[in-house]
Amino acid sequence: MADSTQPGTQSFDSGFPLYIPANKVEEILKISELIPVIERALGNFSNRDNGGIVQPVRSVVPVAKYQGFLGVMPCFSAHEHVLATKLVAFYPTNYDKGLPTHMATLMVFDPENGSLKAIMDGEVITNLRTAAASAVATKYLANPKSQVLAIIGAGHQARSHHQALSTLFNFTEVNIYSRTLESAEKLSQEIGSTAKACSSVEEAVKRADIIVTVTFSKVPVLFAKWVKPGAHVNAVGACRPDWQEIDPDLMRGSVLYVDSREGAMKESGDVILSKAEVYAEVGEVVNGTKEAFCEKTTVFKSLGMAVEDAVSANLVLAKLRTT
Ligand SMILES: NC(=O)C1=CN([C@@H]2O[C@H](COP(=O)(O)OP(=O)(O)OC[C@H]3O[C@@H](n4cnc5c(N)ncnc54)[C@H](O)[C@@H]3O)[C@@H](O)[C@H]2O)C=CC1
Ligand SMILES: O=C([O-])C1=[NH+]CCC1
Repeated sequence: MADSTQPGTQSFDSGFPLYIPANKVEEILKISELIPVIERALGNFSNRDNGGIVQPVRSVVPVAKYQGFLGVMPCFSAHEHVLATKLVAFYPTNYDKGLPTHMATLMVFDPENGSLKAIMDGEVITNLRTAAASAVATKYLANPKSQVLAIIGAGHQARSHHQALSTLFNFTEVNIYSRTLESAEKLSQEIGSTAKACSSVEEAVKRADIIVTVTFSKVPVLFAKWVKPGAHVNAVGACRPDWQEIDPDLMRGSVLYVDSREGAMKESGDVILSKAEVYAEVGEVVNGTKEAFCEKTTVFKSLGMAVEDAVSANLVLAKLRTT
């Protein structure tokens, strides 16, 4: 039974919106439960009019004076009966100031009358649902016998991606490269004996079956010449039309999957600047309407979608109701 004296656990009938802080979201949201929910959401999204999802491409306000951005991400999912919006501020330069680079809040409304039901932390959800989306892509697009994982970047997404992908694969080797050897070593120690901090991207990726790029770089960090044929890449950073994380030759030379075609054409420098052709949305692969070329080199360009946040928030509320 929920304890109404604790923040994040007020009664659903109190008339006030629930407030659910990060520690509560973290306690409730389990990656293994989230992955199938995100898989369903990606499929529904790619069903377009039949999928019951209304989701405009994210609006982003650049705060050029402070090198930051504010993203607004609303979504209604008829199948999940959820109406929500995420507000996410991302300030890449905060990393070097020791401040969080992403600050996010979710508001969940009653779809029947528009009243505000809950306000919850969006940072944990952003970390987990992004990794869950990559896990869905990787499940379909990577060699099922994958054993070697490379992670480029050593922040929040690096950690959540290792957590999510480890639910699907038994990695014998996890190679980490980051801008500082210190941050790669810290993550490597957290992961344990299978992990190794590498001193170059090439060293980290050359044996990798699965590669995750989760940096704030604005220029390519992962080059085609280092990538093993048949590897799968989750390209998760570079969410602005003039930012890149992946070498254009790798973008053009791989089978390219995205979360949303509209989002990729508006926001992804990796897609726009390379002029690589998008083969499919991952949701189309989930729906069985497009092929999963797991024997070829594949790239999943992820930008993040509001529906992923909405269904994650819905899962948090559903689990809160039953505890
Ligand atoms: N596709 C999606 O749905 C989402 C994508 N992201 C993106 O994922 C990336 C990582 O996010 P977090 O792990 O939350 O950030 P974080 O701040 O926790 O970690 C950032 C990492 O990038 C590295 N880095 C920073 N500047 C760099 C540069 N110029 N070159 C190379 N590495 C650099 C840092 O050393 C750190 O390892 C960001 O680009 C972020 O915008 C984040 C949330 C959702
Ligand atoms: O989907 C998301 O929340 C974000 N994508 C890039 C920065 C934040």
